[in-house]
Amino acid sequence: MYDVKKGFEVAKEIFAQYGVDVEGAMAICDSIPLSMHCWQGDDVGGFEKKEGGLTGGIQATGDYPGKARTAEELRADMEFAMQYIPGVKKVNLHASYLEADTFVDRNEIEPKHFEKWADWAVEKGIGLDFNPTYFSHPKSDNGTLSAADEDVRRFWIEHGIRCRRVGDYFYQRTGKPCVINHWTPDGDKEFPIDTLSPRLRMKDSYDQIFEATEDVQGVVDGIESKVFGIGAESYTVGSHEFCMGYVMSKKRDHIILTLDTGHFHPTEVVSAKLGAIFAFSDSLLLHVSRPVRWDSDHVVAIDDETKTIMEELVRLGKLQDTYIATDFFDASINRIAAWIIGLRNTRKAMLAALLQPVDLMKKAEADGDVTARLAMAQEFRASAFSLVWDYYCAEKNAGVGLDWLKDVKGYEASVLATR
Ligand SMILES: C[C@H](O)[C@H](O)[C@@H](O)C(=O)CO
Ligand SMILES: [Mn+2]
Repeated sequence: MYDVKKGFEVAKEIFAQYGVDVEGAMAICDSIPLSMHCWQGDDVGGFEKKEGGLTGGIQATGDYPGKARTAEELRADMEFAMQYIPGVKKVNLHASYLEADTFVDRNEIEPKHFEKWADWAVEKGIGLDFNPTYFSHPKSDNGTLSAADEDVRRFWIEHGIRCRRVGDYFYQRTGKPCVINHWTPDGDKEFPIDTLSPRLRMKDSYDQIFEATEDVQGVVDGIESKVFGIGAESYTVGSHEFCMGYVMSKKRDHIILTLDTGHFHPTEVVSAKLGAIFAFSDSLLLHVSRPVRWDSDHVVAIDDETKTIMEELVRLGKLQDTYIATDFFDASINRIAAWIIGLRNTRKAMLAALLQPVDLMKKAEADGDVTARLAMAQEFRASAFSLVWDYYCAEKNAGVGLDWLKDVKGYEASVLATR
């Protein structure tokens, strides 16, 4: 192990030349909650007592051994991973991760089915986020909130209503706001003749969900768009235009847009959308993922787009107004390592962005010095941020560099291999 403190002192000197407050950047970075998605731990399986695989046009590929089979195992795995993820964390649950002795259908879920999750979160001092599960169900094959069949649509509206009540329960139990992400897979393999009616039905469904739960407190609702899903390539009811239109037309503080980095055309980037969204909205839910040619939900990388998103949020002064959640599911590698790599990368990109002299860059721009603007932006793409990152991880006891890897291998041999 190298002298982490010495490296940190050198980095501080480097950043001081540009007036960057390194300690301040670390403190901000540490305070921003990252919502850790539970579904990486079991390939989006969930714990409902029912048969049937993953549907909705998403896929977890790979069959790496050791996935969590019960909620207890999942909590243990998440706890293990969390040790190596510095900073404030929340846990993001799907409705399908309920705990009950018998099968509970989606239109019957209640807070009591999530009591053990809430007990655990309270014990750990973390907040809980939530997601209605509008997929992997026989009634989701021909649409959910946009279904033409009124009984089916009613079923899913009831699910949405019940999920907001679970969100209220999480808020009451943890004292921290619950961010609910509403994503529906509704779409068509071919081009429909009538592209409007399903959208009007979905709009009405969301209205009904929110109207029936006006009394709910401490819940923020993200509406997540998508460009396409597998098997629904030609038409998506909840497209970007639909979701953005819905959110903007509602003008309700708790209804915000969710931008998932995997949900756009391959040449479109979320980082380029942020400034425009914040011109009309005070807040946003971000799903950080890594699309490889499609919404493949690879583990978040410390790549250009992740870094650019964080830079943009810092430069806009909107980091604190953005709810940041991870969303990927890779079944081809150790699932705990997937969490650690993905969430560490998300946090690391955030720290790198916070360690930039934004005021100097803004001044160069305001002065019309576009040469200095480019020079500075490029210089800080590859700064000494990793020395600060190592120190931050050491301070938080989260493992420096690859320290965590041998521990994960140990957990794999002693725990995962027995499953
Ligand atoms: C499992 C999640 O609900 C899902 O990943 C959703 O957020 C999404 O992004 C679907 O593509
Ligand atoms: Mn998502």
